[in-house]
Amino acid sequence: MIQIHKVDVTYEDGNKGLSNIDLQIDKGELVYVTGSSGAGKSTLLRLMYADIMPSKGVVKVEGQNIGSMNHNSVAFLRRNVGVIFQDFKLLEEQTVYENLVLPLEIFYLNKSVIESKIHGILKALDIFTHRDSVVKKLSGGEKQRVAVARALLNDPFIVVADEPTGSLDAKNADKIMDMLLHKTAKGTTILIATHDQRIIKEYPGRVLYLDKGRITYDSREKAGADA
Ligand SMILES: Nc1ncnc2c1ncn2[C@@H]1O[C@H](COP(=O)(O)OP(=O)(O)OP(=O)(O)O)[C@@H](O)[C@H]1O
Repeated sequence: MIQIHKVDVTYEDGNKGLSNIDLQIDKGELVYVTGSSGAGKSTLLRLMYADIMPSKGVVKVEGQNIGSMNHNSVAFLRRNVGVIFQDFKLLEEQTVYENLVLPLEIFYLNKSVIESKIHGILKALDIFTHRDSVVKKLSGGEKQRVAVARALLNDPFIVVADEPTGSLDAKNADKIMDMLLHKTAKGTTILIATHDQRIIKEYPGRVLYLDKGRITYDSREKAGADA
């Protein structure tokens, strides 16, 4: 569960990233974060893996207050939150396999477990034929699928994704959404910052609309009000 109480994020230069956010996200929820450019979507996502800290208020992830975490707790949190970055953040000079194996090796998993996890996810995302390709030679859509594979490999309890379908055609976007939905069914919480109205329509979830750092619409509250 994610609990955000009266949170402001103010960047060092005085820019306001988020203002007075109150939000609770339950285990297994699929949440879309929408809003225009600069509305605060990425800022909200970055809070989830303690990449930035609230300037005011409290953010709790699985009961842990990110503002008072020590180094070990932050490291533990980051191992359990899968992040799909807008610009992928892959190691461009390394192969797909190398990009995927590196984060798994730190868990000291047995080699056959690692191989089977990588094999499974590359097949599911239809990029197995690129297993030994150097990342810089892949298309934008292929890189995006590698980024998704890397984020999901460790079975994280939260996945945050910044525009995960941005470079993909509908068929590949669907492949990723099917995989993410499969994860929510197993209790993984998923937050997706997106402008992609098609996936919001086809894969219903909770929708948050941000404007100038504030939540101006939450479909869950609306559903409550309608009831
Ligand atoms: N590192 C930073 N330093 C200063 N200001 C920042 C920083 N990152 C974001 N901001 C500011 O915080 C506000 C929210 O930015 P954020 O990147 O969260 O928006 P966004 O909704 O994700 O935008 P986009 O759709 O363009 O990615 C903007 O006014 C932005 O200029």
